[in-house]
Amino acid sequence: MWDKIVRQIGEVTGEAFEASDRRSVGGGCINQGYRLGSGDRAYFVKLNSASGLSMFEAEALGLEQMWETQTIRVPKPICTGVSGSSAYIVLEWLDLGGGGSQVAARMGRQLARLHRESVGSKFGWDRDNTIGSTPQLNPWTDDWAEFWAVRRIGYQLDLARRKGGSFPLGDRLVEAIPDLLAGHDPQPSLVHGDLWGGNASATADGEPVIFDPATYYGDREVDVAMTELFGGFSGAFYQGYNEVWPLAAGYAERKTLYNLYHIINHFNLFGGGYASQANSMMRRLVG
Ligand SMILES: Nc1ncnc2c1ncn2[C@@H]1O[C@H](COP(=O)(O)OP(=O)(O)OP(=O)(O)O)[C@@H](O)[C@H]1O
Repeated sequence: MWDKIVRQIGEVTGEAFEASDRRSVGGGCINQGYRLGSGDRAYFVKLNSASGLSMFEAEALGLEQMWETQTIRVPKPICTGVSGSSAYIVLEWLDLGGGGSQVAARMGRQLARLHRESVGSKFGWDRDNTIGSTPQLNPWTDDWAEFWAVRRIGYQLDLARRKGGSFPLGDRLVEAIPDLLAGHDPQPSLVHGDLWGGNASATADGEPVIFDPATYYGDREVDVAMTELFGGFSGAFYQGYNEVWPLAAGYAERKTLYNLYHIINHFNLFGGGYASQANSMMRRLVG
């Protein structure tokens, strides 16, 4: 299996590669991670079962599109494929682990630049992808409220009910989304889509890095809202963001509607208490 991956790295980089060192690296819960190294060259490889190929292809496309904006550092995708019974994605290796408030402020400014400099004309994306391991549907849509109601909250709610969750205010909430977003007219920005603290770091020399995205064109506020959901981002991050592109009035109210998506998804992935958290968010929004 590794022979094919190593060969493909050589082919796509145009520089023959022989991995003299392969180390398993911990971290993610969905895939197995490895560092493949040789001299001063190194790559980060994630493996999953062969059926995970399209997930890796979507991750590579998202990283490529973010990379092309040259606004915020993401690992450059090298290649994806299937070898033996495993799907793989190869990314440039980054020595992660830096941090501090100056890095946070830079990350905020750079994320705002990603959002501002990628503005497109429709919501959605070139393909469907996944959020965690849940499908995330991205058909191109003109209307943001419709996209959020149908493709995000409505879709997750259907899945959650099929898994036995009870959400008494669910239908009322989905119907209320156009009202909750009335007067808000966001531009479609390329968003990371899964920006919790575990998907943001910095290189050892202090360059902010975001990775493991669930990319699409959406309201930029979805990324900012998610940074607040599980913590890990300091005040300097938000200051930096607002220096470059201040958040619009009403963000604090929309934040709950945007983070509800991730909480219902957490119910779908992990079950348990996330249903009651989703229900209390729904009561705040339409109760
Ligand atoms: N390009 C990279 N170079 C070196 N280390 C990386 C790189 N990308 C990610 N990492 C490290 O590996 C860990 C796992 O990466 P990542 O989140 O992409 O994996 P995953 O299996 O998709 O994760 P999850 O289960 O959270 O979806 C990260 O927390 C990070 O510390």
